[in-house]
Amino acid sequence: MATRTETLQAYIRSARWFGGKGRDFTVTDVRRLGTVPGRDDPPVVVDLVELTYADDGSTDLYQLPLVLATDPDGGLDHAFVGWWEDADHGWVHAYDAIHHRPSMSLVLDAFVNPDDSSGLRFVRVPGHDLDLDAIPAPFSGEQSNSSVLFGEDAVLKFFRKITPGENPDITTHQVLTEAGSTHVAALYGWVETATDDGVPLHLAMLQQFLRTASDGWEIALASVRDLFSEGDLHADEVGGDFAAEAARLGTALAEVHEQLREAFGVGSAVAEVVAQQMADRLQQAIAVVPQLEEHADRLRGAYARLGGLGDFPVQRIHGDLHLGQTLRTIKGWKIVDFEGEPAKPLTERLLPDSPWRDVAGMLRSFDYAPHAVARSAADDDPHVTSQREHRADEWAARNKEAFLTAYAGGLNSEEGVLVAAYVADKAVYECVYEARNRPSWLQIPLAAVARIGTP
Ligand SMILES: Nc1ncnc2c1ncn2[C@@H]1O[C@H](COP(=O)(O)OP(=O)(O)O)[C@@H](O)[C@H]1O
Ligand SMILES: O=P(O)(O)O[C@H]1O[C@H](CO)[C@@H](O[C@H]2O[C@H](CO)[C@@H](O)[C@H](O)[C@H]2O)[C@H](O)[C@H]1O
Repeated sequence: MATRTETLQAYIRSARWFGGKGRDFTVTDVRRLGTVPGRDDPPVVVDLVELTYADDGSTDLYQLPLVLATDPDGGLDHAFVGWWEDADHGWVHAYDAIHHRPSMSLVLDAFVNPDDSSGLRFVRVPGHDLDLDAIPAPFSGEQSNSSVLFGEDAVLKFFRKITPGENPDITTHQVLTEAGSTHVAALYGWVETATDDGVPLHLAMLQQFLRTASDGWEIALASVRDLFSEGDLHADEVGGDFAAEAARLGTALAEVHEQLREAFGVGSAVAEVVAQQMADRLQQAIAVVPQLEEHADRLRGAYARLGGLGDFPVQRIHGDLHLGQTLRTIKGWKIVDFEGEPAKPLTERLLPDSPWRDVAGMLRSFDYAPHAVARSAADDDPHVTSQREHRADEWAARNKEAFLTAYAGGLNSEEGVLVAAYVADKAVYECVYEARNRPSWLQIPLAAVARIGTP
């Protein structure tokens, strides 16, 4: 029979939220963080699993909310984690609690009836009456974390990979909620505990469910499809033109950045240091995507121009902004997921950064959307393909322009240099991301890299 360690290894390796895909690891520690208060049978526990990677000996921590049942539950087969002897509860059938409605209702209830002796601290932000009767349902999207919807009232996101210290998704939402931002889902609360040294471990975030939301990426794709179906028309002539939405997104981002500046303050970065970091990142990226080598000089040129700027302002930002992090509701655009780039260590994600990084993320997304549709709609007729590529560029240019104008008006020369460097840095990041996660999409950021610095 497999041990608990072997069972957990196999489970985590196949979980879609596991970020270390393809890397060999062993489970080197399992620690009980606490038990959700309010019910003992079956208990809902939160375990923290430490993984140690074989390649470099580094470790990661992953959170497992588990319901420990005495008997097997056939209705939960899809969420079965394993069968083992638990130190506190004896022989148990462990299931991922995210998929167990009564367990998720218990978690919601704990926000209203907290009990800190459970080892878990349920913190509630005043101003919203939670609907405790709402039916919980796991969110079905492809995610790096695990979210549960409570009817149309709230969303609870369990962070899977846990890094000791403040989670910017929670703290940024907290500040924007307190500032009355209309561009984020309001924060309703969070779950936390602490390490033995008193460092916080942020485990989950409860926030407003955005009822009427449509994903910005999907809306953009629909607009591009509309354009492609009208071969003779330009982007501004078809019904699905996205430019007015792109402009609203620019305005929304400017307002969010302004509120973040007011709440977290503004610092300053030394351009030379940032330029060197980008150059280092390029060097590491070339090791993963050797095709970047032929564009390296032009990329370095963009970083060198940035390096010549002296100091520039930095602040709390989103950090990984793209169309898939935006939601269109009847009350305007909302921005979600302020966790920053998933691959970066938390300490780096918390550092103030240039708002132009977020702008660059959106500009890259306006390039991705039409080229993603173009590649999925490749045609045998080379004229059709080249016509679509032309239209794709036109769509990207039109929406970038609308977004940028609404965000900043015209760009001065320093801003132009900043945007160009951050766009280059993001495209390099994307090449690595695609090579690791969606190799068939690698051509999209590579083509963008090939255009950088060319007249
Ligand atoms: N408050 C919300 N209301 C409705 N849908 C949301 C909300 N927050 C996120 N979503 C949807 O869930 C998806 C995943 O959320 P996200 O915060 O990006 O999770 P992850 O950190 O797992 O990537 C988003 O792309 C969005 O479509
Ligand atoms: O949403 P995440 O925080 O997990 O971000 C990662 O995955 C994104 C893909 O889902 C990736 O975004 C890239 O692809 C998008 C289209 O799927 C495109 O709109 C973005 O512009 C492009 O960067 C993101 O980079 C990565 O961090």
